Amino acid sequence: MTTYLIKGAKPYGGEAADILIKDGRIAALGDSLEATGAEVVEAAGLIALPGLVDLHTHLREPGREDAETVETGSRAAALGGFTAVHAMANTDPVADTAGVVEQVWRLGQEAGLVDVVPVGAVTVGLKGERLAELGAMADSAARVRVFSDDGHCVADPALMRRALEYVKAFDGVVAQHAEEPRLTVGAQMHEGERSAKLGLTGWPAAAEEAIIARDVLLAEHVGARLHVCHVSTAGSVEILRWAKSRGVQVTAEVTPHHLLLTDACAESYDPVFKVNPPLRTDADVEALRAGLADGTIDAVGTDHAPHAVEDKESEWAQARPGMLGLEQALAVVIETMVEPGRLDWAGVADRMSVRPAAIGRLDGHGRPLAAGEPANLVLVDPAVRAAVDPAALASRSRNSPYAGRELPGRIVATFLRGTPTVLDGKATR
Ligand SMILES: NC(=O)N[C@@H](CC(=O)O)C(=O)O
Ligand SMILES: [Zn+2]
Ligand SMILES: [Zn+2]
Repeated sequence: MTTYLIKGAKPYGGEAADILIKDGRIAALGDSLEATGAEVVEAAGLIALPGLVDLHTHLREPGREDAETVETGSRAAALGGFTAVHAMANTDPVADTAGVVEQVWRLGQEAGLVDVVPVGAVTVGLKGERLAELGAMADSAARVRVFSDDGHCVADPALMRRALEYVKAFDGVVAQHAEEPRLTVGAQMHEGERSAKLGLTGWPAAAEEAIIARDVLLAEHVGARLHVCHVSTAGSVEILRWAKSRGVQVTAEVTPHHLLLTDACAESYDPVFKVNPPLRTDADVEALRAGLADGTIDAVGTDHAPHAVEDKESEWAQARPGMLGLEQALAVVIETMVEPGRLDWAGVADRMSVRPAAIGRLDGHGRPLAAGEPANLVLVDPAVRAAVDPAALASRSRNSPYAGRELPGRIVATFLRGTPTVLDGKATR
């Protein structure tokens, strides 16, 4: 294995230091390190952070390899500074058996760009009728700890309760896509003044908040871990704050797009802005930023949702919901949280690496930048601003909501257990 000497990077944005990477680990971190034979990475001005961890990625394999594969999504992740991603279960076939999660896990290891951690479905076929083989997925080579029917809500409260009880046995967590389906029939965008004006069926905030309120009560009652996917409303943040103050074991994530964009984007009728849950109001965006800053929201989860051109470039009502996120996630967090002074770099490391790794119970990720730790890390240049060019993305899909938008932060290098997956801003494989 090549030894790397990173010169003059700023760990967590602090004092510049050298980082020596050897045999997959951080061998030393300090001033003026030297190592004969090491490959030198000049990193003056760059911020060093632990490798990012995503709790919410759609890789589309098996089933929609035309939109994304484990390999192309892994490359997008590495280029975004990630060293681990949780692959959502809404594939075809659904990841609801040990066989499918082991296949996804193995494909991730073969691609070798990030650790692909499969999420297991909560119910068979995501149908919300009976529990999938949660224990077999947990015991499989994929060691599944996060279970989600994402794309669908586990709407039946009795089934949700049983899932929460079941995953306690192996320290798992149920990640809920909080959407009361009876309140979102035909929904196209956030329900409010703009949906009325545009004549599009609304997706009310209450459809999300009602499920979160119900689920935190269930999690409290059975003493289990609940995670809330893509929180999008101010009311949801309030409910989470209340639940945490009661000691409920609940965690939550916010997507980069919900931190930056609003329902005003729908006025273009460009389906690239159609997503579940929908883009909300300025007041919601503000509450989400505040919730992420004070830790009520634990993590940023990308909800990277690649879609093929024919599923996205159609009329708004026909288009699939979802947008890309992996390659611009850190950029959006810098723009919305770091530059306005709401989160420092240690805070970014906490919300994008430490806490998501802890929620997923991942070994070797979300670890501090310190001697002896696994060398999972990212180097980012916060000074570079560039316009996003969808054609230049590594994802197989092109549905980026940031096309043409200037964003800060260039990912210069990513290391996975001491091996660079990105160097000079380019994927190494
Ligand atoms: N976010 C989305 O709009 N779409 C996701 C599903 C989901 O996250 O609910 C997808 O799989 O495309
Ligand atoms: Zn979802
Ligand atoms: Zn999703």
